[in-house]
Order: sequence, then C-alpha cells, then structure tokens
Amino acid sequence: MALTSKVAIVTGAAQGLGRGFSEILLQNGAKVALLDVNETVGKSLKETFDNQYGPDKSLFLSCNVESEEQLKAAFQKTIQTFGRPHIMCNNAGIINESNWEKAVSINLMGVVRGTYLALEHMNKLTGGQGGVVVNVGSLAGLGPLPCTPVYTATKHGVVGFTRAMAAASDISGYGIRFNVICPAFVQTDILNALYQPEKTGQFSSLIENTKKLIEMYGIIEVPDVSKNFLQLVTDETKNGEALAVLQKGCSYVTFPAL
Ligand SMILES: NC(=O)C1=CN([C@@H]2O[C@H](COP(=O)(O)OP(=O)(O)OC[C@H]3O[C@@H](n4cnc5c(N)ncnc54)[C@H](O)[C@@H]3O)[C@@H](O)[C@H]2O)C=CC1
Ligand SMILES: CCCCC/C=C\C=C\C(=O)C/C=C\C/C=C\CCCC(=O)O
Repeated sequence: MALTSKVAIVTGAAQGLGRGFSEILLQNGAKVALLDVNETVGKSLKETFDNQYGPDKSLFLSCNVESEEQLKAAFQKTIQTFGRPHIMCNNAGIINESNWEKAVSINLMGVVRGTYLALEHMNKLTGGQGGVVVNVGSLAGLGPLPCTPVYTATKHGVVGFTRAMAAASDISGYGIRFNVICPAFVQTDILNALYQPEKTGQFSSLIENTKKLIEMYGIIEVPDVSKNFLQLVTDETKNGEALAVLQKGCSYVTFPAL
C-alpha cells in the first residue's frame, strides 16, 4: 500500500514508539493525527513535525484512550481535517501493576475502543475504504514478563484480539487488515519503570530478574521498530500477523495449529 496522502491515526503519539511510528508515516507521505493525553509534549511534537513535513501534514489532538467520547471526537476531527482514515495504530500503553485496572483500561480496552472506531469508519461493508490497523503488543504479549503480570495479560489480550479481528475481517470482507507488532525492550520512557517501584507494586522485588532479561534481549532503538511497523502497514499480504521485533532481528510468529 502506497502511503502518499493516506490518513493515519496514532494513539500515544507524543513520544517514544508512537512518535517513531508517526514520523515514519509522515516520511512516507501520509497525513497523521497525533493523539495523546500529554498536551505539552504532543503540541511541541506537532511544531517539530510542521517544520520538517509542513503544517498541514499532521494534527495534534488531546485524547485519552480511556474515554470513548474523546476517541470518537478525535476520529471526527481527523475526518473533518484530512478525510477518512486508512491507517489506525493503537499504540498508547503504560506499566502500572499497582493501579492495574488503569493498565487494563489503557492497554487492552483502549486498543479495543480504537479498533472498533477504526472498523466503524474503515469497513468496506458500511461505505468505508478499507485499510489497516496495527496494534502495539509486546514480547510480553507472547511470553511472560514476571514483574508485570497484568501488563503481560493486557499484551497477550492485544495479540489475541488482533488475530480474532483479522479472522473476522477475512470471513466477513471488511477490507481491513489487522496486525500486531511485538517489540522486546525499546529505548523509551516506559523503561524508567525499572526505577519506579510503584509501577511494579508487589512485584518490585523481581526488578533484578527484569534487568537480567534486558541484558539478555538488549535494548532496541525506536527507528528499528518503526521500520518493521512500516512493513505491517504497507505489505498487503499481511493480515492477522504478530511481528516479534528483537535486537537480533524480526520474525513473524508461528502460533500452534489447534
Ligand atoms: N518501550 C518498550 O520497551 C516497549 C513498549 N511497548 C509498547 O509500546 C507502546 C508505546 O510505549 P513507549 O513508547 O515505549 O512508552 P512511552 O511512555 O514513551 O510512550 C507512551 C505514550 O502513550 C501516552 N499515553 C499514556 N496513556 C495514555 C492514554 N490513556 N491515552 C493516550 N495516550 C496515552 C503517553 O503520554 C506517551 O506519550 C506501549 O503500548 C508499550 O506497551 C511494547 C514493547 C516494548
Ligand atoms: C520494571 C518494569 C518493566 C521494565 C521494562 C520496561 C518496559 C517493557 C516493555 C515491554 O513491553 C516488555 C518488553 C519485552 C518483554 C521481554 C520478555 C518477555 C518474556 C518473553 C519470553 O521469555 O518468552
């Protein structure tokens, strides 16, 4: 899929992986709505992007993915400004094992909210133009990260949800592809959870175990994840795929045939 003039929506776009995904979409000619709860960082990123890509290529929208209303309004504003979306990236996510309900609400329910709105606006069966949804999972969506059981559960949920949506799309003919990207540790602010025991709550004694996992897997840089994200967006043969991104390279996950 060529990206020139395509319209994309990215949640959690102000920094980290969301910023990287937004930037690679802009570099390839797409127009991007940047959704985030962090207005200060989001507005400043929009200024940076205006200078690099032009003022009419991106749009910052203050949006908390916990709120159906805010997400709906963000879709409406994107459509008014750029037209209907072709690409949705549900990226916003947190680690918080103390307030684990919030982690479920953002990491899993936020992905479901964003995906269902994308379906409403992109489904070819209801007048949409089709496209692609890329959800952001994690290697912790494929195996356990012991210091974050609820984070692990939400990411396994994102993987299962995305695969089921892809199968539903295939069977029903929505004309939308659904894929999930599953990176190992990436150099972003979320890694600071290592130094914030409240983020791991009752599992903070497992931080040393996490440090060993980080030593084993290494830390990937955002642009290395972004180029793999782009592959899931543009390769029209990919639907229902989980792409594991490790420092040593990326691979499509083979799930057991049941
Ligand atoms: N950095 C890593 O090692 C890995 C990160 N991931 C996932 O990547 C995604 C992005 O995380 P990072 O860029 O690493 O972290 P980050 O903390 O740098 O960025 C997260 C962004 O999401 C925004 N956000 C948080 N709650 C939100 C909400 N309720 N609504 C809208 N925006 C919200 C934040 O303001 C921030 O801009 C997350 O889903 C995370 O689970 C997956 C694998 C590895
Ligand atoms: C102390 C809190 C966690 C610190 C790490 C910060 C961010 C991690 C983000 C992730 O999404 C996790 C990334 C990789 C998980 C690595 C291993 C999972 C286990 C895989 C397996 O062994 O099968």
